[in-house]
Amino acid sequence: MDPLDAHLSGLQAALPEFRTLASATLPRWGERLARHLGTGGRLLVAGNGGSAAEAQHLAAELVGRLRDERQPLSAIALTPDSSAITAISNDYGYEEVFARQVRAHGRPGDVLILMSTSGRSPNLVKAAHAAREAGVRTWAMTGQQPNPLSRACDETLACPSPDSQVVQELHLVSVHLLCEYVDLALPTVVDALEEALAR
Ligand SMILES: O=C(CO)[C@@H](O)[C@H](O)[C@H](O)[C@H](O)COP(=O)(O)O
Repeated sequence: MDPLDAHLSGLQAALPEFRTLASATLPRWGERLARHLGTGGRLLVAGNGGSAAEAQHLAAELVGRLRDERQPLSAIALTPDSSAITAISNDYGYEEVFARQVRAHGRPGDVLILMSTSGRSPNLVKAAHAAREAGVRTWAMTGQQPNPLSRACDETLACPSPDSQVVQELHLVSVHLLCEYVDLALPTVVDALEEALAR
């Protein structure tokens, strides 16, 4: 089959189930994230390769903005600091590269999003364990379940495709939707906070 037809067929095949899973997950995550980030909390996010780019994309949308003007929100991608990444990998091994940053930056109640097509990257599984020890909530975006990352995290959005490229594309859709749901819930959070402070 032509690559265009094959790729779009794979994407199309995954969409109905993705819609069901995403609608059960992303509005809830967006609302919780708005409550946490809107009251001074922090999001950490990580992934390898293409998912590292998506982790940075998510952080950029939150620190900057998705569409409409709003306050900057605290989101840190654990992937772009080459000095930290090379030092931690060199001194502790690549499997520790995100776990150590989670221990450094994560505070109880924070959220860590881990993005993986296979759900099998050991450095992400270790980051999930470090987060749990630090009281940080863990959400995974993966490909098909079952997978070890999903088992290590509090909640998972498992994108239903056997093709890792399709999974990455659905992760990017999820990143944008998550930001849309954050933006939707944020005004209510900010109003409630201002009301409480005025009392
Ligand atoms: O972007 C791609 C493939 O589309 C690759 O760079 C891919 O992200 C890398 O092989 C990653 O190491 C895969 O890790 P993961 O998604 O299985 O956790």
